[in-house]
Order: sequence, then C-alpha cells, then structure tokens
Amino acid sequence: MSGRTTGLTPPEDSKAPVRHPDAPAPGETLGAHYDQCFGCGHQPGGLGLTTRAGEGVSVTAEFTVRTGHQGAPGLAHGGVLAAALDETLGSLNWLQRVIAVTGRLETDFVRPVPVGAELHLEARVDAVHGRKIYCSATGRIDAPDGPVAVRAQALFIEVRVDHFIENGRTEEIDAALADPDQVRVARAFEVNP
Ligand SMILES: CCCCCCCCCC(=O)SCCNC(=O)CCNC(=O)[C@H](O)C(C)(C)COP(=O)(O)OP(=O)(O)OC[C@H]1O[C@@H](n2cnc3c(N)ncnc32)[C@H](O)[C@@H]1OP(=O)(O)O
Repeated sequence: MSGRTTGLTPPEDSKAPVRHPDAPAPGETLGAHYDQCFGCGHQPGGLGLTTRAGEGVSVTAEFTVRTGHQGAPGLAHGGVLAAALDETLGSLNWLQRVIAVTGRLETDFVRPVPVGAELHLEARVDAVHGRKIYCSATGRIDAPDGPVAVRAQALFIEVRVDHFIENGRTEEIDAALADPDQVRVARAFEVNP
C-alpha cells in the first residue's frame, strides 16, 4: 500500500517512533481522552471503544458492531468502521505523550462486517518526521487473528492544546477547562506545555 498515495509515505529521514518512558504498560487499559468522544467516550450513540497499550508504540482495541452502526441491512457502515480505525490510531497519543490529530486517513474495506461482530483493532506508529506521525491500523473480525476486515494508513499531525481551545465550541471548551480530570488528561499529553 505504501507509495500508492501522496502524504502517507514517511520521508527517508523519518525517525523511528519512541515510546514515552511514562507511557502506560503493555496490557494496561487506556481511559477515554474525553468523556463525550464518539469513539472512546461513554455515550449511548458512540462506539464505546476499549483500548489497551501494546508493545512498542502500538495499541489494541475492541468494538462490537451494534444495530445503530448499520449502513446496509445487518452490516456495519463504512464510516463507522473508519471512525473505529481513527479512534484507535488516535489512542497512540497516549504512548507518545503528544497531542496529535488526524490529517489524513486512508481506509481499505476488505470484507463486510456483520452486526454483532466484534472488531479487533491494532494500531501502531510506523515513523515520525517532525510534527508528522505516520501510522497504520488493522481491524479483524471476532478475534485478534481473525480475518482482516479493514486496514488504514494515516498521517497524524502534532498540535498544541490551543488547537482545541481556539477551534472548539465555547460551551464544551469552557466545561472541559472547568473539569480538573479533563485538564489533567490534556496536561499529561502535552509534555512541554
Ligand atoms: C487530548 C487528546 C486528543 C486526541 C484526539 C484523537 C481523536 C481521534 C483522531 C481524530 O479524529 S482528530 C479529529 C479529526 N481531525 C481534525 O479535525 C484535524 C483538522 N485539520 C487541522 O486542524 C489542520 O489541518 C492540521 C492540524 C492537521 C494541520 O494544520 P497545521 O497548520 O498545524 O499544519 P500544516 O498545514 O502546516 O501541516 C504540517 C505538515 O503536515 C502536512 N500535512 C498536513 N495535513 C496533511 C494532509 N491532510 N495530508 C498530507 N500532509 C499533510 C503538511 O504538508 C506539513 O508538512 P511539512 O511539515 O512537510 O511541510
């Protein structure tokens, strides 16, 4: 897949990803970075993704496809699957202790995913070039070694916490800044605030 598109191939002078010394240990469950996040938060319409730290700069996650996630009868919507991949890739932030957002996400839909299936996701950082974080993810049906259903390559861009403060709706930003738990999460990511 590498080289098929512009923007997703790491430059030759890219560096290997570095796991932050304070990153959660392999196997440790990663919490929600924001309670109202569609991917990892705790809300009825969301994905409810549970993510764990893996070895190196990698994570794993599981997500069960429910009736509200359908595109065609009995099958997951492609956008929902892309969101699950995006969220899993975003969780790599926890291991690097940086705040980064998706700049580009390319998804291959390899096979249909039925309602009731559990998608087992795995994501890793492949290379880093300045603020640019090149990463990839795979989703398999019903088991960590099950058939591949979706794959993604992505470019995440490191940002400062100001990215959210300056661009988010005031109502939610004010509520987040007033929540000590939320501020703690943001500060934990931002190594050099
Ligand atoms: C507290 C933890 C939060 C964790 C959240 C994780 C949630 C899950 C992940 C998400 O869904 S995040 C939400 C979806 N993404 C966004 O809303 C991002 C919207 N886009 C932006 O805000 C800006 O476009 C962005 C911050 C990504 C980049 O803008 P900047 O002005 O900071 O950077 P710039 O445009 O100068 O680009 C920096 C480098 O990245 C490259 N780049 C940026 N966007 C690119 C792109 N789309 N494709 C290829 N390259 C890209 C760009 O060419 C450049 O390369 P060079 O350094 O080599 O010159």
